[in-house]
Amino acid sequence: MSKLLIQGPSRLKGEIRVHGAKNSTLPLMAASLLCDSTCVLHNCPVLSDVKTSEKILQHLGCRTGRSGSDVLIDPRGVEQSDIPEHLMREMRSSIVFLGAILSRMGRAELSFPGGCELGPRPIDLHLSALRKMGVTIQEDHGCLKCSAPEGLKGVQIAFSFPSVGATENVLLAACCAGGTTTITNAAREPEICDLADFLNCCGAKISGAGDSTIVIEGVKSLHGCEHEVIPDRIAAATYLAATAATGGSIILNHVVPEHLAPVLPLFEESGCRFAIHEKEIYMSAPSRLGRIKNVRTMPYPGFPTDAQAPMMAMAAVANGTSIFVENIFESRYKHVGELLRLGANIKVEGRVAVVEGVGRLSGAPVEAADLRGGAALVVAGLAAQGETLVSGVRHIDRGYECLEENLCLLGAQVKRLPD
Ligand SMILES: CC(=O)N[C@H]1[C@@H](OP(=O)(O)OP(=O)(O)OC[C@H]2O[C@@H](n3ccc(=O)[nH]c3=O)[C@H](O)[C@@H]2O)O[C@H](CO)[C@@H](O)[C@@H]1O
Ligand SMILES: C=C(OP(=O)(O)O)C(=O)O
Repeated sequence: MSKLLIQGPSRLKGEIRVHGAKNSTLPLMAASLLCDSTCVLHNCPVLSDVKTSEKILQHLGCRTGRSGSDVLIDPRGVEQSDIPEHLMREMRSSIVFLGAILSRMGRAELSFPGGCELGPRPIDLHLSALRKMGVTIQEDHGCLKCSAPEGLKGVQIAFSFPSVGATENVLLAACCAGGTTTITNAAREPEICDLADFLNCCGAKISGAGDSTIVIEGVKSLHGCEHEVIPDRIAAATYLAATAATGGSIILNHVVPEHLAPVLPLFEESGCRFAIHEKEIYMSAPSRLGRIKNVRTMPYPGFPTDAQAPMMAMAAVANGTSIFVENIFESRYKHVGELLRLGANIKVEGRVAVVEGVGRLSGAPVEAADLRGGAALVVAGLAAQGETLVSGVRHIDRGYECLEENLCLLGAQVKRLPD
């Protein structure tokens, strides 16, 4: 297992291009299964999860190819309807293939998905919505045998929580279903809009994506298209947090500033200054950050849970007390114990973390237990005095393309140590 060796502290300074969004690319790859001709996705990041999605598509019978950041998917040869368990376990997004496979094949066989361990991550909302659409699902020791012998039918779906993955699964299942599907309390994340934009470009009839009510009129078939994946707002927020924690300045290229609207005010609150021009954000941080009073994770357009851990690493070196409340996942504070090893002062009680900023962190060996928690350890290591050795890097590699190269471009001293 490779490790990241960080020699801190650094003051990050420079310019980077933000890669395409992992959480858009994966459902878009699943969506290509619905098409009867080739799809080209531009701006796909090189990440282990994207590789896993390619393996799933190939297993199902697609031809896939990559050239730079373009991924080409030819779904014409699809003849399988199952996903092997080891691929299901690799990532959470493997579950959004369910809606797409059912739509294409009328049946699907897979198991419960993996992904970051953030407390219980049930898929009850996905399954009950699909059952309502006419799918018979047999659950047996974590295996799911699904079939829709009469085809999928458009229905009214009211989610009790705006689940991102369940909204994506219903979008995928509903595009070519018989009749109209209406989702209320749908997730509103930018990645949902990206998926709907792609599907509409392929001939689907989806309206309302980005609002709580989405209406999908079933169509007979979809054709392939070319589509550019939106920039990764969580990677962008992570680079901003690393820059702020080190008192640096950064230009982020190729971002959608609007997607970062829930996080930018917190950087401003801590004393960072911004200049925003079209797809570019310039931020400069003070040499000592001020505290962020409250960070409450919420569904979009609230503060994203995926940015909570990197932001906490930044708050750990701010002047004053910051309070975090994690409302989306039950157990998303696994980074806290590791931040304590670096000298942070953080107390957790249930869903609340109280972060007393300290003047300086100091380097230590730490272990990433999940993707964003791992990114938080990198942020903290950049601000810490001395050597920080981060293990569990495979979690981080699920979500950040060329992380150490980008950080080195910004002036950090980060090295990947091979196995
Ligand atoms: C690959 C991907 O896009 N992952 C993102 C997606 O995950 P994911 O799609 O898994 O997140 P959801 O929005 O579905 O989950 C949010 C909450 O709803 C609960 N829930 C969800 C589904 C369900 O059937 N039953 C249920 O109870 C979950 O346990 C969790 O507490 O959105 C999360 C919330 O923004 C992000 O942190 C993840 O990075
Ligand atoms: C939690 C995440 O990913 P996943 O849902 O794939 O575990 C994430 O991207 O932060």
